Amino acid sequence: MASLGGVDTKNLELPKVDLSGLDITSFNEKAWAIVRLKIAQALEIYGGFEVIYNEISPELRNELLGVVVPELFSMPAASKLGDSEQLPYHGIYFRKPGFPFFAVQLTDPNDLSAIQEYANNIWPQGNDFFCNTVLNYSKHMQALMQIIHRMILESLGLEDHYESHLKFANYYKDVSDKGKTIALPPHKDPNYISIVCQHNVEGLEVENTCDEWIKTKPSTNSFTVLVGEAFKAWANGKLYAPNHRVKLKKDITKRYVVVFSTVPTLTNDIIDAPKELIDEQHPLLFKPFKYYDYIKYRFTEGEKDEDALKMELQNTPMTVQLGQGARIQLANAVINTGISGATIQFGSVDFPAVVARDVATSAYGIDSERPARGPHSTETSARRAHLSAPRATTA
Ligand SMILES: O=C(O)CCC(=O)C(=O)O
Ligand SMILES: [Fe+2]
Repeated sequence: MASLGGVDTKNLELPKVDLSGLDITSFNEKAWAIVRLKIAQALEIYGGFEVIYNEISPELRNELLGVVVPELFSMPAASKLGDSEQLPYHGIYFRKPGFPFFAVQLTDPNDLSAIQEYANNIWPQGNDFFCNTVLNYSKHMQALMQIIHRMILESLGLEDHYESHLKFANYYKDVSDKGKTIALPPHKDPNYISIVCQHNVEGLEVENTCDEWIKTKPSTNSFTVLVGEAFKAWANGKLYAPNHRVKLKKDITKRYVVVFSTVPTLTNDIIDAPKELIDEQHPLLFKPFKYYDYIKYRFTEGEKDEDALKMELQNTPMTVQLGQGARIQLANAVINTGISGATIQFGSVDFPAVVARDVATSAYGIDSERPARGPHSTETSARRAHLSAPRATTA
């Protein structure tokens, strides 16, 4: 099944999980355990799944994505709002280089007064239909999200960690660039979980662990659930955060999407894996980091990085056995040895190192003793590592 470089796959589908009839109080029921297992299996290979959730009616979906959101984007005031510079992904409105879409974000979609305040910026006379539709949709999404979060935590054996600092966000996207087939380049979401609601126009594709691109085929009662990088880091790598992209047919000129996501609260945003998930076999993979620092990093230099989260790679001890004249390329480091010395290059920074002249296999220990720094710090490119060069030995 494995393939190189990401293969378009016509027949594969994301696993479907039906949550109708379940709510957050059903966790003792047999049906709950069956669904939980399905979700765990789906996450392992796809990092996501298609969820069927009948609580959100096709009518409500149409009111939101067929009426309210297009109207929102048609309002000149909408594009004048917000400041994405302040906190990326948090501006009310943002446009992002390389990502050809407009987005409007509502960070308190479950709070009527916050929605009203937001609406008043766009419609000074108010807009009850907008407010009620957004609130109605968000309340259902929140209920769905809570079930999904709880099930995932249970699968990790961590139901006690049911997050109290989760925050919900909604954002609406307008992909209107004519003729662009890749409407959204491959990326991983930064947050815990995203639930993507497409409407009439499909296009979202998800890359599974075998590098196959799966086209999503949502119906009027289903949504695409995706694990994001924050959840993956928090789960010490036990969850897979999939790459995904949006590809549109040539003649598509309008596509609206709403993404409901869970993110850490602004005041409690440290992503720190729980100790239950760390042991000798599973050492800590990511140093604790501040989510919003990571977000800022992603919006700046980190987006150039294929996998921004790897910048947070923990100090997993690494030993490299080198012979003379060896050149080993690691994910982030290149080690070149010569007869009398070596350079070890991390990003754009070079470290000189001494090479054991007569030892065919000398060991380079790479470890990091300094405290974690924010992923956006300039030191990141030097990978916060102390390189202990081997002592020269005598012949
Ligand atoms: O437009 C979509 O279907 C997906 C949106 C998405 O992946 C994102 O906004 O991060
Ligand atoms: Fe995404």
